[in-house]
Amino acid sequence: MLLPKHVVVINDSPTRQSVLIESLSALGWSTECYRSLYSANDVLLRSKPGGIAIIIVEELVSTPLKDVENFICNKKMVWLGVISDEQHDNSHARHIVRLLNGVFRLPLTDNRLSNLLDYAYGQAMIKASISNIDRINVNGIMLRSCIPEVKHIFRLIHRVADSRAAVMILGESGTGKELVSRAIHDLSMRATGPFVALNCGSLANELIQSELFGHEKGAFTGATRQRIGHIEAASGGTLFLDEIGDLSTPLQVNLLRFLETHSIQRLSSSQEISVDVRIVSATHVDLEQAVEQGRFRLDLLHRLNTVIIHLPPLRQRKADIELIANQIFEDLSSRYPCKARGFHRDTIALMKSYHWPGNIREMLNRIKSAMLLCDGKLILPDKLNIEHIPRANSGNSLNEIKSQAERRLLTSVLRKNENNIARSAKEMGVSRVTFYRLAKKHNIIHRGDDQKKTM
Ligand SMILES: Nc1ncnc2c1ncn2[C@@H]1O[C@H](COP(=O)(O)OP(=O)(O)OP(=O)(O)O)[C@@H](O)[C@H]1O
Repeated sequence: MLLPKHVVVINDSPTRQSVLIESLSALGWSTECYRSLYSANDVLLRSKPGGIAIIIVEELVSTPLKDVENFICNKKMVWLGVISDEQHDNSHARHIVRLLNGVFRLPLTDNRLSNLLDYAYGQAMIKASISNIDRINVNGIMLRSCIPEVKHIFRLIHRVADSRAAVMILGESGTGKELVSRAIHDLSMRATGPFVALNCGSLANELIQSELFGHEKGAFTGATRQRIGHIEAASGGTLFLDEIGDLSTPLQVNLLRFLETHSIQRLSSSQEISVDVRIVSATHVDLEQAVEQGRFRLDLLHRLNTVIIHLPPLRQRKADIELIANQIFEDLSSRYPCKARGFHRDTIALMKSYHWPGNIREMLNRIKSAMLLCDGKLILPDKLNIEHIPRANSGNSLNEIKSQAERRLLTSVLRKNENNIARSAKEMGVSRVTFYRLAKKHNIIHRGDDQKKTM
C-alpha cells in the first residue's frame, strides 16, 4: 500500500507556515496545518492511520515536556522537527529533538527538505505495514501472541522503538522484560549501537555507582585503572536498567541528573561527559507504591515512564501457552538433538492449567529438561516435572492461594537442591536475585544463609 505524499504541519507562525507550505508543495507534497499540538491531537488521534508530521521545535518550548512526549510517542506518525541554531542550546528543545525521527536545522533548503522527507516517507511506509503485526523477531526468538492485548503491546513496541522516549517495562520475573527491551533496541534507529543491560538489584550500592557512571584511576581502593561505566558504554545505543526499583536513593538522584542533563561525571572526575543513550527500565515492584512509601523518587519515575509497557504473566496468557511452548520447542530442537516431535495433548493441557510462577523463563527451562529426558516421539506430562497445581476451590482468596503455592514451591525446590540458591533459582526458572527476594519474602532463608550457599 502506498501512502499519499501528505504532511501534517504543526506551526503557530503564519509567515513560517506559508514558507514551509510553499516549499512542500513545490516538492509535490500536500499539507494540513494545525496551530498547536493540542489542536492537532484530537484530529490525528481519530483519523490518521500514520504519515508524516513536521513541528517547529521553538514553538513547543513552553509546552510541558510530558505532553510533548505523550503526544509524539503514542502516534503512528513519523515526526520531523525544524530547529534553529539558537534553540539547539536550549535543554527543553534538545530533549524534544531526541524524541523526533529527524530534524531540519535552519535555514531550510529544498534539497535538505526533499532528502529528509524521502527518508521519513520510507519510515512511514514501514510503520503503516506493521500496524497489524502479531510477532517480533528478537535475535532469532520470535515473540508471538494471538491475544489482542499482547498484539497491542507488539504494536506499541514498534511505535516507541524509533522515538527516544524512556520506556518502562513492568511485569513479573520471567515474563520477557529484557527480551522486549532488546526488541525496542533492535527495532530502533540505534540498532547498530550497543545494547547494555544492568541489573540494579544484583550489585552492592558502592559498586553500582561506578558500574553506572564509571571511575577514574584511584577513585577508590582497588580502582587501579580508569573504567567507563554502563551509561557511557551504551552511548549511541540503549541502556536497559533491570530492577530499577532496587536503586538506592542517592543513585536515584544521580540517575535523574543524568536524565536531565544527558551528561555524566565518572567517579572522582569533575569532567562532564555528554552521552546520548536511550533508557529502557524494568521492574517487578509497584513503583507508585514505592513513591508513596518514599522509597522511589516521583520525578525520576516520571522521567523513566514516558511510555509504559505492561507484560502480563504467563498464567494470564492461556490462549498463548501452546503457541509459546511450540515456539520454544521448535527453537530448542533446532539447536539440540531431540527425539521428540512435539508435545502430547495432555502435556499441553497440563501447561494450560499450570500457574507458571516463573513465567516464560520457567516454561523454557521445563521444556528444555523435558526434551533432554524424553525418549519417545511426544513429550508426556510427567517430563515437565510439574508436581503440584494449586486448587482454586479451597475458599481462600486468589492472592492467598498464589502466596501459599509460591511458598510451597520455594520450600520444596530449596529442599531438593540442598538449599543451594543458584541451583534452586535455575530449577524454578527465575534469576538468583528474584529467588532470593522471594525466599526472603516467605521467610524461608535467613540472613547469612545466602552467603553460605553457592551463588
Ligand atoms: N516469547 C518468548 N519466547 C521464547 N522465549 C522467551 C519469550 N519471552 C521470554 N523468553 C525467554 O525467557 C527468559 C526470561 O526472559 P527475560 O529475561 O526477558 O525475562 P524478565 O522479565 O526480564 O525476567 P527477570 O525479571 O527475572 O529479569 C529468557 O531466556 C528469554 O529468552
